[in-house]
Amino acid sequence: MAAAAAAAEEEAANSMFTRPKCSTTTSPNLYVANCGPTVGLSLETISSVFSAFGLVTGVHAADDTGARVIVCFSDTTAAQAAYQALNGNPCPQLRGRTLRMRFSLPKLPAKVQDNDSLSVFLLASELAIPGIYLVHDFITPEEEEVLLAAVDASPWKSLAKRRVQHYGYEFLYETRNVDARQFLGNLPSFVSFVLDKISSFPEPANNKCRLMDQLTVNEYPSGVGLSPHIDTHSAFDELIFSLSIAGPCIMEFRKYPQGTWYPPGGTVADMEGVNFIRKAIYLPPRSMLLMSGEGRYAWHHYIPHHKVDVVKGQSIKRASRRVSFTFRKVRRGPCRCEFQQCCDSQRGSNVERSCPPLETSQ
Ligand SMILES: O=C(O)CCC(=O)C(=O)O
Ligand SMILES: [Fe+2]
Repeated sequence: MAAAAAAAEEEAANSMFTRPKCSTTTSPNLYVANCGPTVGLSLETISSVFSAFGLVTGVHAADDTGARVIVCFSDTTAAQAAYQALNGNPCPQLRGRTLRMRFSLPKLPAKVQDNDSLSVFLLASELAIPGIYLVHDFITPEEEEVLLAAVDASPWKSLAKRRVQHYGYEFLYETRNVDARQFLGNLPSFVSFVLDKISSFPEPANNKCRLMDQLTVNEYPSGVGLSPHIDTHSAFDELIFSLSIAGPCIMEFRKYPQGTWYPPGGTVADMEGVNFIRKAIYLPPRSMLLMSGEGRYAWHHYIPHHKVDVVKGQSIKRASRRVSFTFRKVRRGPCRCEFQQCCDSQRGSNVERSCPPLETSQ
């Protein structure tokens, strides 16, 4: 399994830049966190503020959160000056935000991934990951239309590459968690019939709590995916339901060997050479995926950034958009799962340690 090639592909899909191996390396490019369109700072504004230090040749989204950018200067001296002046200090010209910065290097061209080596299954029983279930035709085409009309009548929040809506509790991309004290209100009535169906979902054991109180709606344009991640254990209870509508995609699951852990502040590039098990499943519109147990706690899930997915030898074009409804239950108290290697509650809550790489964030 070509772990390095896969890692290169997902990084390339999100950013053309990567963290230097050595923390003292400087470069003309700065990775700037806490800065970007989702925190009210346009790329033009950022460019003009950084221009005070030298010629800015480009400002790019660093990932799909919209809150981290790469500022490229024509030379290293200008980048160093900007770093000295702005790193860690509130910046009045940028709405007083405190920027977190480091130098960033252009990535080598990504290797072409051998997609053929990855079988995409149609059924969860073929995927055979404990705790992963898929129900086809969970809702009817008419119900799908109702859900689409409802979310299209509600305000979207734009991230760098996709749009989102949050209900119940806002999902905070910076910390990959929620503020459990900030209840936004009950889930909207247009999802009541989905919640009813969830309560009679065939698997897993019926005694697990299914009272979902957080909903994230994601809208992915064709070709846009989602970086590999495990939903933060301390943020959400075990069961995660994700309903696909409007268009299909494939979802890949990855399991790293026992003992693998993201190094503090590490990136996917740091993980190159670490082999992982890789399996994928096709998610057709109107299907409901349940992630529970090992599949929820110990496997990363990932939507490749493809315009076409190859499923059982057949090319399936992504639709102009896929919309997903992810239902979760906010966790009260620490996670006590048996997958400690992946559990931020049990390994410490340092975001840099417990999360996938900053530049390929969820
Ligand atoms: O779009 C999906 O089906 C998955 C979304 C997801 O993994 C998440 O919001 O954490
Ligand atoms: Fe997720």
